[in-house]
Amino acid sequence: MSFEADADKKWDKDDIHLLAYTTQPPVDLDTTLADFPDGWTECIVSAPLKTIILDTPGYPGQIKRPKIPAHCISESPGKGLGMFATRKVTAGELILAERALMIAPAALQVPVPADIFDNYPTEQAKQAILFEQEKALEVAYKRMPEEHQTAFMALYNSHTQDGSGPIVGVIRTNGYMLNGPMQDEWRPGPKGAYVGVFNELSRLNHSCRPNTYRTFDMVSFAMEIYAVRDIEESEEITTYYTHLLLPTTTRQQNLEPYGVRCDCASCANPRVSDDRRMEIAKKCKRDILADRVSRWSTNPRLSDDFALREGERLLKLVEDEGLETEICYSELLMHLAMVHAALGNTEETGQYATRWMATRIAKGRPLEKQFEDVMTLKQILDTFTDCRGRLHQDSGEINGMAGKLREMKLEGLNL
Ligand SMILES: C[S@@+](CC[C@H](N)C(=O)[O-])C[C@H]1O[C@@H](n2cnc3c(N)ncnc32)[C@H](O)[C@@H]1O
Repeated sequence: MSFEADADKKWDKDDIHLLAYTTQPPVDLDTTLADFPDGWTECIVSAPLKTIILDTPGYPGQIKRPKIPAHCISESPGKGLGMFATRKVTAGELILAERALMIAPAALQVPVPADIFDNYPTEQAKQAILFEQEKALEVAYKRMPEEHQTAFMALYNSHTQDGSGPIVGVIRTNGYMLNGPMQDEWRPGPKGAYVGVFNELSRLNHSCRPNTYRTFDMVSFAMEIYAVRDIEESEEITTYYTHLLLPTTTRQQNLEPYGVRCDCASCANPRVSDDRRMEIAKKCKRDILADRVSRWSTNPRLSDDFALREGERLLKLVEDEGLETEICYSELLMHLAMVHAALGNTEETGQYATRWMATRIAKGRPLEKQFEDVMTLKQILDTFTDCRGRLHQDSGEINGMAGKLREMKLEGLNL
C-alpha cells in the first residue's frame, strides 16, 4: 500500500508494509532549483524509513563539495557518456556529492496476486509486475520538477526490449544500491534495499578496476564519490556495477543486463586475474591478518618475511588488480602499519597509517569519527611499537600486547 506521507507522524517497524511518497529534504511546493541548488529527491520509501531519515541528527545538512571542482561529463569511446577528471585528484579526495533525482525500493512490491506465477506463464507474470511497477514509479516521477524529469529521461536506458517501462528501464540501468542506514533494517537483504538514480553520478561507467568508492551520506542525503587512488587529469572516473572479487565470467554475467562488456586490464587477462582475486579474497581477511601479526610478534622463530613480505606481496596483488575499493586494501595497509610499528620502523609506520586513513576518508568516514580513528590507531601502534626489538627481554609482556592488539583490532576499531 502506498500513500503521500503525513509530514509529522512518527512511523515504526509495524508500518513497514506502508510505502510513502515523500520529497527529501522537504521543500515547499513553489521552491525552485535556483532557490535550493543542493536539490531534492523524490522518494518512495517505507514509512519507518521516512521517520529514520527525518530523525537523523543534523538532517538535512548541506551537501559537501570538493575544494576545486574535479569532474566533467563527456563522451567515453564505446561506452556512451562518462565522467572524467578535469585535474589531478589525490587518493581520499571527494570528487562529487549529489542528491538523487529519485530513490525507490530495489525490489518494488506492487499489488499483484501473490500466486501470479502459479496461474500465469512466467513471462506474462513478469510483464504484469513491470507494468504495475511503472505505474507506481510514475507517481514519484510526476512529483519531480520539470528539469529533474528531463534529466531523468535523458539518462541511458539499457532495458528497452524486455518489457520495462521507461522509468523502470532508467532505474534498472542507472540505480545505485544505497548503503548505510538507507535501507529497511527490519527487512534485511535485497528486499529492504533502495536504489538512487542521479543526474551526474549515473554517468559513471563501470570498471572491474574502479578508481572511486561510493557512499551514501544520510545527513546531507547525498551520494558521495571519493578517489581510492590518485587519478590523473583527463583520466576516466569509474565505479563498479558488480562485486569485484567474483571470477571474470560471473562478473560478466552480472554486467550483461547493463549491456556492459568490461574491457579493463583484468577482464582482458582472466587466467591471471582470477587466480589473484581468489587469493586476495581468501587471504586478505581481517582475522587471518590479525592472527598472522599475533603469531609473528610472539614467535621469534618466524622471520620478518612471515608478516612483512607477505603483507607487502598481498598489497601489491591488490594494487595490481586495481582493487583499492575493497575492504581488504584497508586491512592490508593497517596490517603493514602494525608490522612496521612492531619492528620500530617509524617512518614506514607513518606512511602506511596515513594511507590507511585515506582509505577511511574515501569511505566517507565523518570528520569526528576520523579523529577517533586516529586516536585509536595511535594507541594501537604505540602499544605495539618495537615489540620485535624487545622480544627476547620479556615475552610475557609481548604476548599480552599481541592479545590486546588483536582485541582492539577486532572489536574496538571495527575496521
Ligand atoms: C549507468 S550508465 C553509465 C553512463 C552511460 N555511459 C551514459 O552514456 O549515460 C550505464 C551504461 O553505460 C554503458 N557502460 C557502462 N560501463 C561500461 C563499460 N565498462 N563498457 C561499455 N559500456 C559501459 C552501458 O551502456 C551501460 O548500460
